[in-house]
Amino acid sequence: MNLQTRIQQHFAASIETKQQALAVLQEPILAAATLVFDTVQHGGKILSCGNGGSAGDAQHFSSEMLNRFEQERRGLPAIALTTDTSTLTSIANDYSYERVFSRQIEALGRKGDVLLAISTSGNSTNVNRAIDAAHECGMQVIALSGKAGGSMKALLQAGDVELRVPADSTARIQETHLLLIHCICDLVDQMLLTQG
Ligand SMILES: O=C(CO)[C@@H](O)[C@H](O)[C@H](O)[C@H](O)COP(=O)(O)O
Ligand SMILES: [Zn+2]
Repeated sequence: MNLQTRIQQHFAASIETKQQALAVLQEPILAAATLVFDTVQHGGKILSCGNGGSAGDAQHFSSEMLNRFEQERRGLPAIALTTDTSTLTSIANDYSYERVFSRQIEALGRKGDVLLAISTSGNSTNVNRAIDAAHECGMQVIALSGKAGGSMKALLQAGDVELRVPADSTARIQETHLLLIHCICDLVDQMLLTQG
């Protein structure tokens, strides 16, 4: 296949995935942004986690909270659980890779905080254990997922928000996750400007 054609196909598929996501995710995006806004307004923080590209997304989100997105505003409390290699390697070494996020939540999570859990498949055990640990602490969860929702779907409880991208390609889901993250950051900025 002509390589130019492949480029065109990637763009077309990404645009189509985002259009399909818009058709089903407007309400949950608003719910997620409202949960983030209410959490920081009440003194809570957002913990975020994911593997691979989703680890990058978790950090992308926390940096836009801690520093800024597009508006001048105060920094907002957020911690990506993917960044401290000493902590990550010691938990993986002493316990298991499955506990790298949940053990941090046991130490840092408080009732009224929120976990942003990111997995395109919904089947990453360390992310799913983080969801269980968050619930144990009385935290609510915003789950960014895709495909059929994986085993993550069944772990979610009332009060959680599931943003499941209706696609099967990991790359297309990740590209849409970043758009969802930017929507949430923008809506939180708007809420802070009008109510904060
Ligand atoms: O970025 C990519 C693929 O685009 C990869 O690094 C990908 O994130 C990794 O394979 C992850 O381990 C996949 O995990 P998940 O999305 O199924 O939870
Ligand atoms: Zn990727």
